[in-house]
Amino acid sequence: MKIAPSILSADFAHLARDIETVQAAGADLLHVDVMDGHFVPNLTFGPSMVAAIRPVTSLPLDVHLMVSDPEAWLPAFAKAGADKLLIHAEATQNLYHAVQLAQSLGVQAGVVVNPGTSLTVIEEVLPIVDQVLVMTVNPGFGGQAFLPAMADKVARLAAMRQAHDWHFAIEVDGGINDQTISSVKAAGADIFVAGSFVFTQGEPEAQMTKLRQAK
Ligand SMILES: O=C(CO)[C@@H](O)[C@H](O)COP(=O)(O)O
Ligand SMILES: [Co+2]
Repeated sequence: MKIAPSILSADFAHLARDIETVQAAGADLLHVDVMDGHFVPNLTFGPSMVAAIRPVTSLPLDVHLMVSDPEAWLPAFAKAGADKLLIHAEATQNLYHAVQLAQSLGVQAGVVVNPGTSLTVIEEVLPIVDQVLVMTVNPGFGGQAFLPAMADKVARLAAMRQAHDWHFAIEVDGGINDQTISSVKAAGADIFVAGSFVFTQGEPEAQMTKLRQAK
């Protein structure tokens, strides 16, 4: 299993310190929540934030694009140093093209589905994507409650992956803690994003250990 702390819940006044803390504590990736105030009702980081973080850490940057018109932003985030660009299926008219564009920029491409979006919407891109992010909350804010019904969605996606011998990673994001992680882990998720649980509910190292040890 891989743990991707979300810097949305870090202390923005001490961001480099918090990133170094989770890297030293064994984080596998760093999750960066980009919100444009249009696709979701919140505003966070742009490419310049990714560029600022890049020299601070050797962790892969897992950039979650909660933006309208993601194709327009892919080149800037790739240039800024993103390792993975995660594109919402709901945000583009041509998901296949957006995935191809991201990969042509030399980064890994992932697709994201909101809780209300069916897996059938992403079926045609599954053979070419590097990652699928199943949202386990409605996107826009940290600290929301996990939606238990999403575990079944992860299980169905993992079954499709196995049936077709596809190789994308399955990531879950939203409301992940040492209790809620169990159902999505059992369902086949590989990467677990956690924001508030890692940064605001205890020492990050101890919190990440709890996630790893959860049954
Ligand atoms: O994409 C999002 C929210 O839209 C997430 O990445 C959150 O940042 C996760 O925060 P927690 O639910 O773990 O507090
Ligand atoms: Co996210």
